[in-house]
Amino acid sequence: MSSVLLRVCCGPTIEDTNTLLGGLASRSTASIERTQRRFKGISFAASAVVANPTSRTSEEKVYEVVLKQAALVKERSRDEDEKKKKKIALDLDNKPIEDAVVDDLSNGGLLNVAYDRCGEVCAEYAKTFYLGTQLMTQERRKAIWAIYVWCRRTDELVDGPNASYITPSALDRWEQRLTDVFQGRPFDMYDAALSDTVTKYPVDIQPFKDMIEGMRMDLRKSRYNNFDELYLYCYYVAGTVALMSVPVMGIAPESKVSTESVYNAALALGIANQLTNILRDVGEDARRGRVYLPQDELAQAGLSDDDIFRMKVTDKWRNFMKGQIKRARKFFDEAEEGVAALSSASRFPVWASLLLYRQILDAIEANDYNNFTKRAYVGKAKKVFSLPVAYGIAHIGPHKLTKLLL
Ligand SMILES: CC(C)=CCC/C(C)=C/CC/C(C)=C/CC/C(C)=C/COP(=O)(O)OP(=O)(O)O
Repeated sequence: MSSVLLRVCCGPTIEDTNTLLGGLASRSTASIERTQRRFKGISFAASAVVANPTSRTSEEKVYEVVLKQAALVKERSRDEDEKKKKKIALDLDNKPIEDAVVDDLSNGGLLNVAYDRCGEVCAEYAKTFYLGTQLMTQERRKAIWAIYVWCRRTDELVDGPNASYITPSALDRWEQRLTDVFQGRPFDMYDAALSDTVTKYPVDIQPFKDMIEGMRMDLRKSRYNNFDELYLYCYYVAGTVALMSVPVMGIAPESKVSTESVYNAALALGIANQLTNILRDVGEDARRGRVYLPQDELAQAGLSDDDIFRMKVTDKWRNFMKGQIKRARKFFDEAEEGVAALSSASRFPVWASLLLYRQILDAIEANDYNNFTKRAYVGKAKKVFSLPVAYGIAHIGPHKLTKLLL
């Protein structure tokens, strides 16, 4: 996973776009309220959790990480305000630069090399993602590269050429190294860039640890009993990326929605992307003996692992897939509510990546739900066409764009 933190090539056909924009326009305050109700429900559930810890769903547990990350952002922005005030006071005092600041400056050259290396990795492994980062400010771009490289390396541990040698204790060592990075003791250049990033932006260590947990899960598990288990996996391997990225992308100062709801929307995009990825790759995963689908829902649809390994598209399969696609789309809908709250430079690449991934679901439908032997992909023309759409939505908003176009 995660070769795309952000992508900028995607795009619907004209008909698709109309449906898409229609969908966007019809989302109203009612749906925002629905989301808010959901948050309230979750916080209520979270307090109930204390009394009975075993009754918590994965969604509730993950939401605690969202709250923690949001609290960290708020705390940091308060600290920043304080620092700004102090800096202004210092400037007015015209005091000499402190030693620590001089040290920072002399290390800057090396740090730049570290960030450049991260950029090279991105350019090499994720060209479109790299292109998307070009739209951000230099500081943010560098930080996103450093996070990307760490995610890529983590993923490579279980998915790369040496994956068969990876043991849980190797993942433990990787986690120890992560702690060192967050404590300012980087092991190599890529770590140094991340270490610098996490001091500059309010990024919590928990999503990083959780991504490693996702890799552990992948080592020991190849079946998911229900959606709750699958949700947790999706959070570990993709929702975490969203929680790591938003502190760097930044929330628009003029945004009126709560920090928690932006993080929740980001989380929804990570989940939606991963669910889509899973639905696209059913055949490929089955060939590796893996089924990332809720077993109870398969059984309810009258299906079993054997049907998947047989790789035949039947009506039962089509019906099952319709339900799975519907659920993934709901997560995309939820994510869309939060994009407008991101800082202006981050909106365009996020919209573009969202449109791209969302359209993979349309492609699965267009393939008559044959995700066993046909790979669903978004064609070049659609990708190119989607850029101005994403740009339009990012800059004038989905509602105004719909009015303009229809
Ligand atoms: C919506 C708001 C408020 C913020 C956006 C926050 C972000 C950036 C969310 C995106 C998180 C993300 C990119 C998760 C990874 C998703 C994923 C399934 C990646 C798949 O990567 P690969 O497996 O390499 O994909 P391909 O196989 O398609 O290349």
